[in-house]
Amino acid sequence: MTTETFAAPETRAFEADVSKLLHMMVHSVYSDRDVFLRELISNAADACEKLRYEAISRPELLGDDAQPRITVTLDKEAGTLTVTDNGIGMSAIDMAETLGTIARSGTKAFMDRLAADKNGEGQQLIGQFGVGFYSAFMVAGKVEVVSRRAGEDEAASWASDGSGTYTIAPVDPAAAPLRGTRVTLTLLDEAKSYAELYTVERIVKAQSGHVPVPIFVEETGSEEEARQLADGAALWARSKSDISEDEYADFYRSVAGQFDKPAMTLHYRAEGRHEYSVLTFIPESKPFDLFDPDRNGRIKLYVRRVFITDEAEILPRYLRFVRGLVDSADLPLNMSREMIQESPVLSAIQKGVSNRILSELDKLSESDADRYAAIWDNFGAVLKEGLYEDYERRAQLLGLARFKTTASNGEWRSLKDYVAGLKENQTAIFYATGDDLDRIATSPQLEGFKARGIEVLLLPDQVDNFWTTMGVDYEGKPFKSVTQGSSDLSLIPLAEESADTSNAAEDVSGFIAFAKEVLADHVSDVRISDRLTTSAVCIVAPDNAMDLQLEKMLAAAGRAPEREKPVLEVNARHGLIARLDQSTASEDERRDIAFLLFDEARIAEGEAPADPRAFAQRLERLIAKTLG
Ligand SMILES: Nc1ncnc2c1ncn2[C@@H]1O[C@H](COP(=O)(O)OP(=O)(O)OP(=O)(O)O)[C@@H](O)[C@H]1O
Repeated sequence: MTTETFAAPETRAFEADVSKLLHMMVHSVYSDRDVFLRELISNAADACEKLRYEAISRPELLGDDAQPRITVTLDKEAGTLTVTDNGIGMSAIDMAETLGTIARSGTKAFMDRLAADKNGEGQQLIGQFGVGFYSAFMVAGKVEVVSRRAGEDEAASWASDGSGTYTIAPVDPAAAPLRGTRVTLTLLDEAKSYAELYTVERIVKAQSGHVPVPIFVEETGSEEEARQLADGAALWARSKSDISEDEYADFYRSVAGQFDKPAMTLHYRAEGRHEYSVLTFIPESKPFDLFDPDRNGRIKLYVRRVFITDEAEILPRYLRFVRGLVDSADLPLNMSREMIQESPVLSAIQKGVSNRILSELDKLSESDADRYAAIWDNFGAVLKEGLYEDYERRAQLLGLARFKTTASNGEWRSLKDYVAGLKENQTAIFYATGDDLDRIATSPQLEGFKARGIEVLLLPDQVDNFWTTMGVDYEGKPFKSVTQGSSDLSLIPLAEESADTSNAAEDVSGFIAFAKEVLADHVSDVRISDRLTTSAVCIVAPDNAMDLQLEKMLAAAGRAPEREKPVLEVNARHGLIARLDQSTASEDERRDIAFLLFDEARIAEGEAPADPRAFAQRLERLIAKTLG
């Protein structure tokens, strides 16, 4: 970096990531390039809101121009579209820091998705990653930004044709806005329609009608006065009955930066000890960075219509997919953001809004199961994080939870449904975890449960490995993994008695004793299983040990100490095992068979054989013997 004063024009190269992004923007063909205008207007509105906030402690910043305002100016002859705001503005250094870099993490992921974009979801992604400003290059060959920061005399410009470099220069203050920013796009030939009044009117009304700053449009050279397209009134302050579904949807899009519709809208005013308005939305589709560790909630906090921050963490992390805002009537405006975070008023708001969202979800699950199921499809895995993070609301969250089960035919089932179908003598809620629903559904450990008609929850999300181990119960019934400990199924009769099991244990006791001896280094026990009906063997975790899936996950993350030796369970009714005891196989052959059965159980569990080379040799010996 040569200087930081920008006393003379200075040309710099974009950061590599910006260049890549710009290249993609310019060369991708978007069906809907209109989004650029929404992005520029949203930046202008943010700048006005930032000023409003700073002016609380420094009212002189407003001068005699206190009304925030965004103006879109069209010049058909020059082929330009200009967005001007009287917000906070940028200094030359601000410009160098923000317009030439990409600040947000996750941008790389964004670009990979954009590069691979086959379904036109690119438009939905823009705006989720702070790439908003650069979308101007989808319609402009040149972008010029002239700005003056509130309270400063100097003004500066930033200009680029989007092809690798940008130039920052001082500008004559007389040629700059008195305060705020003017962004001028020189439209590409094929984008000249964006200088047409009716096009811009249509787009602004559709996309930005509920931005909290008034928006005007004017034509250069026209006699007519600037026309107001949006009044900047706070939608959330209006009465619910006056707001149409479309208005809510437009507002949602502008507050959430998404292109879908809300799947659930919650708008209410809390009165009593604390007064605040809430307008929140649950999106219809799942943002792709939902599981990004940096991703936080994005509920905006206003105090009497003044935007304060979107980092107040109003909702717990497991509600981070909810978008919208809270406007408090009680918080003092002149409190710093840090102090707001500590304020008991904010804690009351946090509690109130979180409880209300969960109770609304509960109501929706009763009144419209399909719509609720769609929300659970998208966000269930996130909501389940609350089962271990939020002890106080655990019971409520368990009520909201939905599961695929061995009895649900791919549909969602609630725990209430599950408990209603408990078998006689069934004392636990059984579950199986894993990373793939289909594989869990076919795991051998489920066979005995299926044969007894016992429903098992199939849990494919990572988070399931955690909440299930926290001593959670539902209506007094503990959760129990089908791959852990003894299964205690013998008290529950088989749905269809398929084999005589009266003296099965005796039939295989010889093999069990033998396998215990030869597999002593690998297993903690070998025993007869009541989990299995068709498979010969399976492995399970010993009683009181960590569940197999959780252990596997922690081991993969390098966080587990030594893994516990599993228990090998054998199916006494499986013809093969019974025959083993009577066979004339040699000691060495029986040894091979014991190891092969153990490895078979591991493979069914999605693991590699204990010793892959030895496994291959044993298998070859067996094949050679069979072939003679
Ligand atoms: N009209 C403006 N007035 C003041 N600052 C602006 C203006 N337009 C852009 N900026 C600055 O440039 C930054 C980058 O803008 P950009 O649209 O790329 O991302 P963003 O607004 O931070 O993120 P997002 O698009 O997700 O809201 C903004 O954060 C802001 O600091």
